Amino acid sequence: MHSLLLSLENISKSFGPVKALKNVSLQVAQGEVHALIGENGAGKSTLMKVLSGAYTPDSGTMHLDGQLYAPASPAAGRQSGIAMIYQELTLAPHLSIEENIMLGLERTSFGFVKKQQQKVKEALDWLGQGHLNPDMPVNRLSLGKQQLVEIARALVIESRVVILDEPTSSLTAEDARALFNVIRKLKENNISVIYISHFLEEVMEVADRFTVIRDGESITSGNIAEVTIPEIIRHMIGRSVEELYPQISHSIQEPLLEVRNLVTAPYHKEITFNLRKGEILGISGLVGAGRSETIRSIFGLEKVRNGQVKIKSHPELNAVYINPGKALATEMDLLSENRKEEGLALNLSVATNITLSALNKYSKFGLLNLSQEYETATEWSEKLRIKCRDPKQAIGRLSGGNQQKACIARLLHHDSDILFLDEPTRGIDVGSKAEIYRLIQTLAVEGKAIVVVSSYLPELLGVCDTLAVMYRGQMSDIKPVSAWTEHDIMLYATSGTKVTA
Ligand SMILES: Nc1ncnc2c1ncn2[C@@H]1O[C@H](COP(=O)(O)OP(=O)(O)OP(=O)(O)O)[C@@H](O)[C@H]1O
Repeated sequence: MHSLLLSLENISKSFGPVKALKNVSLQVAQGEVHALIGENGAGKSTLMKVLSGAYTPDSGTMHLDGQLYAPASPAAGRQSGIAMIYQELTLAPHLSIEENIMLGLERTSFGFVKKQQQKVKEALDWLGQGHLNPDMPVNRLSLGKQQLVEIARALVIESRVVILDEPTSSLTAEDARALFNVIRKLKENNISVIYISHFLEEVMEVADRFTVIRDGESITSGNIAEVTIPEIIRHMIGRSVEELYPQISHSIQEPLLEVRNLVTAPYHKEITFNLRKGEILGISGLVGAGRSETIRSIFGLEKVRNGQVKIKSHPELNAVYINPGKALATEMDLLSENRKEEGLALNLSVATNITLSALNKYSKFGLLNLSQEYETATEWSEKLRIKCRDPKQAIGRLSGGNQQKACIARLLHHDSDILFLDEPTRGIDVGSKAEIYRLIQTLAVEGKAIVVVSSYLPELLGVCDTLAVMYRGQMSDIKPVSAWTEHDIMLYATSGTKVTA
């Protein structure tokens, strides 16, 4: 290990009765990429909030370069050289690249402004983004580029530690590659990176060392080169995951949903396919290929230019356009990829969030049976291992991955026949992923029809029966998963070209 730069010793932090961190220690060397690994709710974000100055620990100490480090605020943390880059980026969308990079730094004189422009330019050049116009508003940039703007901001203030919290979960493969190159450059310049990710393959590629935390305690640390993914999983969840992609045999039967010549808003391509009872259909493709738009249009959430959607159980609804209320009533359900804005009522309890779309199950004469609602929520929390103190707790207090699990619980509880799952395992740890894959298989056994949209190809190949790939609004033929190779999928996803046998 290079020389020690940062040391967190015996950090504890509680939120009321929840002990989020119990004597956690973490050592980070100068210029290393240190992966912080743990299940949903293990305490990773809380630890990083302590490090960045957003939370004050209840006990424990931190040292930065041998000096006691006790930031009173995130601004103090940044000033000491700790830059936190959250998964949900914190840029001001309408401000320019330059304004965002310099945000919080005082402009005092004209000379300073000149110097500032110079610094912004240097940082962008360094990140290989010299071609970007600093006056462009950041909301015109892709998510990957916006992340680089956040890193540029960290460079300008000469950060020594950059914390990346699940940086690739919404990035295209290309943007993720660019990010890895930047991480390598940061290392070469002796800047340390703390890297949080549930994608263990990525961790193996990018990190030098790792620390695993479980239930708020540090479990082990070591060199990445000396550990395997199954070993990391065992440390994370205290047991091995026997099968990441459990297979439960199920039969595919008659179509439940027929989509004919569907044309969605930004594209002029017609999509036609059947979704059958007991089928798990995966939709692959790059970000922006129209995957989410397609399933959202079928569900009635996006504008449809043309086409027909027929639901077998409701032949009267032979409609071009259905609204989501009708979609719910007609036995379709959608898990949005955007859980904060579309999936959850953050101030309401976990129990209410889970039962929200099926409240009629708990009401009689207009009154809700709360104890029954609570019981059901407890069952689902256990089934999906949702880590919460109590189902009455506000869902906004749960860790990101646990919020996502609650969204899935709601969908399963609503018990529709046709399910659209958009990025169902984003932000979810490996152990829970395996549970969700098992549940998807069980749904197919029960005769549901399921569409899974995902950017994580191994999960589509591991879970689905059939697969289609999208390219610029156009959908490939649907083929059994076994008939696709990764090469064919990428070829179609990047060029819309079919492989000829
Ligand atoms: N502000 C808060 N109030 C109450 N409890 C909280 C708060 N923030 C975090 N917690 C709890 O602390 C524990 C650790 O949460 P944390 O967000 O640190 O987990 P995580 O490891 O980052 O999880 P994920 O991988 O899902 O992002 C969880 O039980 C969570 O519910």
